[in-house]
Amino acid sequence: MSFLNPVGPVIDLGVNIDHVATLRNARGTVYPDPIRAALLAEQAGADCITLHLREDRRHIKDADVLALAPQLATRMNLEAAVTQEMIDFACRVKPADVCLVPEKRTEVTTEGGLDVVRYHKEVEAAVKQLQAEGIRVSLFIDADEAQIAAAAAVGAPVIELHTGAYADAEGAAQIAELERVKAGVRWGVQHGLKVNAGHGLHYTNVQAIAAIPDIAELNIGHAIVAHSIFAGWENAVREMKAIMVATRLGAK
Ligand SMILES: CC(=O)[C@@H](O)[C@H](O)COP(=O)(O)O
Ligand SMILES: NCC(=O)COP(=O)(O)O
Repeated sequence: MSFLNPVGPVIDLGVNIDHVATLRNARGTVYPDPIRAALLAEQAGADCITLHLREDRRHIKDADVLALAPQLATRMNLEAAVTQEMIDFACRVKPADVCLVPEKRTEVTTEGGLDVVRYHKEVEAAVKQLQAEGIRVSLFIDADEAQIAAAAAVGAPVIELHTGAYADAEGAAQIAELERVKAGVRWGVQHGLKVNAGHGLHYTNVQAIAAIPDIAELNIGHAIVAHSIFAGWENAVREMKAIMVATRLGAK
């Protein structure tokens, strides 16, 4: 729940502004401005602003993060890879939240969750360094019992379940992926974690995820940016938030 949205907490929406920057960078212009998009998104109901500083800087740039940090009325959720460069940068910016994500340089988009089981030591060190600066750490992971247990073991208080497989699937396969997400939420809650979710969610697949009562926040970007071309930016944010809240209240 944010200062601008005192009616919560029902379910929070983190608006991801990465692809506003993608469009800007496509022509090397200064527009559309991701900072303006973030501030307008807050006015339209976003509970936080999510942005992913990729190692290849394909969309968000360091200057975007630095410019946005002091202007937000809600909070920043900075997504970053587990590299020393990214962790040091995040510690300088001190966003409210840092979400640690896996990154492959050649991927079109984030393909899977962070492997916390395999990279236990590295993730634990990153969590410690960020937490020493007062930053809340979230781990972007698959809805897998071992990964969720590892997230709790490294001391992260928050997980974000990767909903990409759910979003990409259809029919029976999608129902199976939804069940996987639901199980992940249960395991997260059992470990005392705040459970968020995101990736690939859009206006007609978000409902089943928003209806899961223990999910605290959904991070959504690409679909909102895409819909804003037809609906306008603030309307696109408002519509998504309204769907999420109506679904959650209806599911209660
Ligand atoms: C981690 C995540 O799901 C988002 O940050 C997403 O990765 C952003 O879009 P791209 O994957 O296209 O950079
Ligand atoms: N962490 C997921 C996110 O921020 C948004 O992903 P998408 O909606 O752009 O796929």
